[in-house]
Amino acid sequence: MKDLFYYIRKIQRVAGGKLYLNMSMTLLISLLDGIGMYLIVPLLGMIGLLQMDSGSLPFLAPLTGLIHSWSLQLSLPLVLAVYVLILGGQALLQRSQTLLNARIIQSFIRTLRTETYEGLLRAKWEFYLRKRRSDFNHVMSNELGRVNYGTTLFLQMVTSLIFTVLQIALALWLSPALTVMVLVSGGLLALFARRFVRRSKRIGEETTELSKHYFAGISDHFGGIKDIKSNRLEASHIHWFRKLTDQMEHNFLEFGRVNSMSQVIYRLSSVVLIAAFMYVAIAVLHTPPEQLITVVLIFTRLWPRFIGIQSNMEQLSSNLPAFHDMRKLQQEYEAEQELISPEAAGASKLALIDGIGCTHVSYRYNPKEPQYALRDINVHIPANRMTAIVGKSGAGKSTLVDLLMGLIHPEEGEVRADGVSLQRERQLLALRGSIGYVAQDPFLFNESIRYNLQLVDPNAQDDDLWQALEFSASAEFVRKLPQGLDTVIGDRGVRLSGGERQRLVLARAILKRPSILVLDEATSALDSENELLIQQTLERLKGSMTMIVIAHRLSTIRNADHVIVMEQGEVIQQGGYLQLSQESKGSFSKLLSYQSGAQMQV
Ligand SMILES: Nc1ncnc2c1ncn2[C@@H]1O[C@H](COP(=O)(O)OP(=O)(O)OP(=O)(O)O)[C@@H](O)[C@H]1O
Repeated sequence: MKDLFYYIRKIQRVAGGKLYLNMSMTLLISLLDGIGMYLIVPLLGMIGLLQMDSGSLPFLAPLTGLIHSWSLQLSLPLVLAVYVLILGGQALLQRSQTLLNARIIQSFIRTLRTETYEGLLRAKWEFYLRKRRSDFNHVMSNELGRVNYGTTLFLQMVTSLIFTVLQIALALWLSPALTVMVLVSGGLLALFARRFVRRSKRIGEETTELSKHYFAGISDHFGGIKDIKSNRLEASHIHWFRKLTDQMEHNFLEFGRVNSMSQVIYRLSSVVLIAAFMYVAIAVLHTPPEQLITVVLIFTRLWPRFIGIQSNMEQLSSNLPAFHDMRKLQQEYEAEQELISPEAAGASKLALIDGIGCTHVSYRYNPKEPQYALRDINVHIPANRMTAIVGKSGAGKSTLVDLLMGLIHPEEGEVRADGVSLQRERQLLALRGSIGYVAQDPFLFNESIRYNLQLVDPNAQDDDLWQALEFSASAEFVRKLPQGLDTVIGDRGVRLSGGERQRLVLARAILKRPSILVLDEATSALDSENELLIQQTLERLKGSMTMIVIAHRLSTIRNADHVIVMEQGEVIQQGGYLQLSQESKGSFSKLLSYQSGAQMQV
């Protein structure tokens, strides 16, 4: 419940006075509804359906007296006009209230959406290492909708409760004995119906789990669709999907069963109650008919509200787990925000002068487990030189680069850029702003090539774009595309080959004019001819920026000034390319000979 109140306070902050205006409007609408209904009694009296002496009805006594003194030709249209005025006004008010309500809800959901998105984007990289990406999709779409719905339900319930209290007060005034009788029955029924509320909450928890699986599953399956198709795994995935959707259907129907059961109990008891109520009113209390009709009218309006409140409570309970899930995610990313101080936010780019250094750096992905991804690393990446990091798969190359970029922070030791620790937020931001990064699986948006390049420099002109494309050996293939720079490249760039994607991302990195260029396996998808072109590009860039290159293919780093060789999380060799290749017993020369041997066999 405390998660629910957190979001109620939030909607209060977002909507301000509008929220109370909205609730007052709802109350007024309900009140007008009540008055309209109350007017039916003198109407019935007028047409002779009731032999009325309205003296027993509050407010109506003087009114009916007045009406009786007029002729029917005058009083009937008058009362009907008042009736139309009240209910017509109510309808107009209802429309304004619906619009205001939609505005409040929409601004609430927009605030929630933006806050969550921004909070997620500003969370540290380490947060992403621990979380499933599909959980973000799930919270941002499914759970956000449930939170929105739940909040609206809660507000409806509050208004409904206020109105119910008002009607109860009116009914108490008209007939205390009958009202108490109905209230006691309603109270007993609500006590009995608590089990339905609890059951709804349990079903809601299941709904959350199932929809989480659903989101995770579909994002995994469509992400790995090529694997599924090539290995003919469709049948097993379809089986998994059918089973899950079957459980989801069952879960949904289960909620329907609980909800409809409580509704039917309320409805049946209302019938029994009305019968008992009529009996007591007529046979025991001898209630006057006009009073009886008003009270019956009020209760036939009131009882559905009891049913509505009960149903709202069940629906709200089934949505409570979404509130919990959303709040939990928010608390997690709030605790792991980075780059927050305004002073750091204004940090300018870093023109690296000396270089980036690690001293006695150790790192574990999970500090609770004994395995270190990096252990006691001491390296220096000299500024404006090309440094290559090599080693077998799993040696710790990417982890080291993530540390050098300040994406993760060492458990022990320190990383410094130009002698200033990356623990200092301003330095970290400045460094991050100066990096051009090209990953092994480069990320491209399903937009035009121009859009993808201009992401790093929105003011870049066509000439700048072509220059960057030339530099990355991509100009030729872009020129051949049907719309050149305006060609839309497909989801994550799937309409391009792996090598073309890598070269485009390299062009984007160069366009940023970074002082540090990081290539993490960025040439893995290139053929020898294109690899040579990239090699030449890197050669041209040498001296103008600091380059850190991870490469399995050692031919890519032939021109490196400095080579770091890693094995099982440790640096086992470092020095110049030539120097290391000549140390015949060293690991680097072994790596070289493996690769040249493999190439000769090919
Ligand atoms: N997100 C992660 N969570 C837990 N362990 C991880 C994670 N990423 C990497 N590791 C572990 O850290 C170690 C170093 O991994 P890293 O990716 O840095 O190696 P690498 O040399 O870059 O490998 P490759 O050449 O295959 O990319 C490996 O044992 C790996 O299993």
